[in-house]
Amino acid sequence: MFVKVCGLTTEEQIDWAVDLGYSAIGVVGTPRSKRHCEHSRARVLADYARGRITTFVVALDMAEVTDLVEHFDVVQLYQWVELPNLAFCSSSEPSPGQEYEYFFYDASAGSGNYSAFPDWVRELPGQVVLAGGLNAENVAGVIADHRPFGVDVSSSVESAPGVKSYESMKRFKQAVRAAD
Ligand SMILES: O=C(O)c1ccccc1NCC(=O)[C@H](O)[C@H](O)COP(=O)(O)O
Repeated sequence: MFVKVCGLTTEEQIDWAVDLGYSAIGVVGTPRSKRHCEHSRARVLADYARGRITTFVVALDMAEVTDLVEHFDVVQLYQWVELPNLAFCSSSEPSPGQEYEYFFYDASAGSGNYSAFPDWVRELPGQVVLAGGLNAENVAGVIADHRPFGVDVSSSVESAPGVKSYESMKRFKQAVRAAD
């Protein structure tokens, strides 16, 4: 199963994600986030991770990360734009014609708040990833109920915004593996 860990801010955290077998990492480029990464630093992290793990740059809209798009594998936005490598995030059903590489059902945007996932996510085409308040305790139930392509986590695997915990990342990854 695809497993992304989001809001990384250091090379060490990238090494942890690779070692623990995560599929992808996210670097948050929007200045509206408490995990905001300066863009010069985001480019360094993208270079560091390239070829080892899939990289996502995360923002609320495209204008916030135009300068970063070419440095990352996937662009994760809470706005639909026509882009071949778009991860489209929403808590509403996408309209026909809104194409994406990934669809993230995400009502959280890094808040750590969990709310039940709607039934319609099971019917969506393509690579559907569930996000929002997932942790090592609830992720198995979510996977069993919705059988998504993947899951994404941030708040529950950190000790402070942008400060990831190796032990928590490990527990989350193990919980996903056990459920998959
Ligand atoms: O992480 C942020 O601060 C953030 C801010 C604005 C837009 C998106 C953001 N994060 C996106 C993610 O992919 C998170 O991993 C996802 O929302 C789940 O977060 P959490 O509920 O904290 O596990």
